[in-house]
Amino acid sequence: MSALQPGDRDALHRVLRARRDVRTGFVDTPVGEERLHRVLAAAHAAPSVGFSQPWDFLVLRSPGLRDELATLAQQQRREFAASLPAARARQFAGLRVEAIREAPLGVVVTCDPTRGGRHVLGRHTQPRMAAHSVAGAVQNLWLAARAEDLGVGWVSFFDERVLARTLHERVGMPLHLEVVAYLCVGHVEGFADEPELATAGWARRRPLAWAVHTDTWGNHAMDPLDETLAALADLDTAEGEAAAREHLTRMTVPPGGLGEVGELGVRLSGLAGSCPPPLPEPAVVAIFAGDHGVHARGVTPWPQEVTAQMVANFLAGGAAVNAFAATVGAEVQVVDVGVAADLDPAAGLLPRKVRHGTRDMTAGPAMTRDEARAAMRAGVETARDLVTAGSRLLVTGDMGIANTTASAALVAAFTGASAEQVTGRGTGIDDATHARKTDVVGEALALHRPDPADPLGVLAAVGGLEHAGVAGFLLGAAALRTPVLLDGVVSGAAALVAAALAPTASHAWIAGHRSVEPAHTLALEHLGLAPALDLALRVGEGTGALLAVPVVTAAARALADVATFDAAGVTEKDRAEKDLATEDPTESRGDAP
Ligand SMILES: O=C(O)c1ccc[n+]([C@@H]2O[C@H](COP(=O)([O-])O)[C@@H](O)[C@H]2O)c1
Ligand SMILES: Cc1cc2nc[nH]c2cc1C
Repeated sequence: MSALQPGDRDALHRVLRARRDVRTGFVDTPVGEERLHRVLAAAHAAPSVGFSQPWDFLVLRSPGLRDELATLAQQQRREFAASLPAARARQFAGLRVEAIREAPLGVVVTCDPTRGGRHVLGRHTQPRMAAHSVAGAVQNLWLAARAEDLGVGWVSFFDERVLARTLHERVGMPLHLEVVAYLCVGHVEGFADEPELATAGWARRRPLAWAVHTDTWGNHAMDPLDETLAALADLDTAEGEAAAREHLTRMTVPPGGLGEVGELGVRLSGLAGSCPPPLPEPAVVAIFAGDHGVHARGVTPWPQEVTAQMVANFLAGGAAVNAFAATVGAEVQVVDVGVAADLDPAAGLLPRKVRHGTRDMTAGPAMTRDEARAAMRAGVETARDLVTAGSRLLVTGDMGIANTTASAALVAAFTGASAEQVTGRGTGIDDATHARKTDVVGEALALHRPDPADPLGVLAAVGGLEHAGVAGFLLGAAALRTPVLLDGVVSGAAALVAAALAPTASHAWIAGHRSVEPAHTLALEHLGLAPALDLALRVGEGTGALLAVPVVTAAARALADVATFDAAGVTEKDRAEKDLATEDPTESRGDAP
């Protein structure tokens, strides 16, 4: 009866792959009644909680009402645009989000939470199942529409209550209904091969393997950290670098005139594998936050609670990092990998806590190897999430009272420098505290004798959860060939760990600035990275790296925009010299006999 035919499976998968969310290219051709009926019948055949079929379909043809709804959507669009960081807002300005006027039909799909009475099987435990069932009906509609060559665009730029009230007033939609979807439906010029948002660079598709966990959470076909390290084994940058070096010689600047900015352009091109490289925007700063057991040793005058309090400040938009991010149009994200306090959920906070702060490194390892790996994985996954969400420049940040102590110990372990050489004044400490902090670093090094050939061991022994998070972030970004700007000493120390695990990853790293912490200078020297700025900052959070965002953007833009000598008709120095050498001296001399 309902047996499938040969070829059905392939046909179904073709339809699934060819389905698009369409917002452009609707045409006037009317949608035939029979065609529309088949599409709505497919929606009506969807599974539903307790077989309650909580949906209704309101088909809107009236251009007047659609015009009114389009105005509501435009208002929401303006509000969303105003909430975006500048670089994102520029990108958003070019995107279509609805085609309410252009599509000949609007189909409003509603959910009646009272459908089926009090005893709907399955809904008594999960009231949201009613709306979820309606979403299933929308998907059926979408696929059936694709099979009928009809485009569908699901518009969510509505305040649900305003939309429901407007539909109540205009067409009598009962007030107890929820609007699950407003769909623009109609014939279209064509269907794109890829989602419009992917083509526009707004977001990228995540590989399926990242989303599949087997038996235990996080058990993917390949561990994200191992997969990242494997991908980095053959990160080749030679081709893009060579193309950029060649292009630099043809640009209308004196040879070598762009100095370190030219070198940055070479790095970006190497990473991209082509010249010019893509513009590195939008940018996002990820502030990895964690606490430190070594705080108990009196290495800083600040109480440990300040870590959580500053995280709240970042999320409220009141910290230096927020001011600097706004200056360069970057987004701010906070990643809790190890704050001692439990943090409430908040927009912009990624809850990835591995443990509530590290242990005191002078009493034993700060973390287990598994904990260090878990925090690194959180960093890899943060990089993956931000890159697939459309960021093209990642920026490191950190927050953790006492983390300059752990940073100093890490830098000593990888560079061989002494406790005296690496220990700085952190947030600003007096001589007595500095002397104690130096002793503490020396004690930890003596206790663990960290072996730089065992980077994970070093990290677990004397590092912090935010160092591990940043290290994973640096590796994850590099594996996705996405540039990362490094902030201060915490990022420098984390980069030493990451470079020891995967030396090629440093192709993706740009030192944003040099902080006043002595260990930071040592780390940058060891990594062979020249800082873009040197402003005597010692805030952390990502502040120094953010200030370098325009330098990185300019490096990429120069390769794309600066005219070549040929194109601009500017005579090259070598050409001028050559011309001079070959010129007949008698010709140019007006006083020739
Ligand atoms: O970025 C730097 O180089 C830097 C230098 C000094 C201090 N910090 C910040 O200050 C905090 C750690 O300082 P301390 O003295 O408690 O170790 C931590 O939240 C860091 O982000 C950061
Ligand atoms: C106030 C304050 C702000 C910070 N930002 C990063 N680390 C910090 C440490 C303190 C103490």
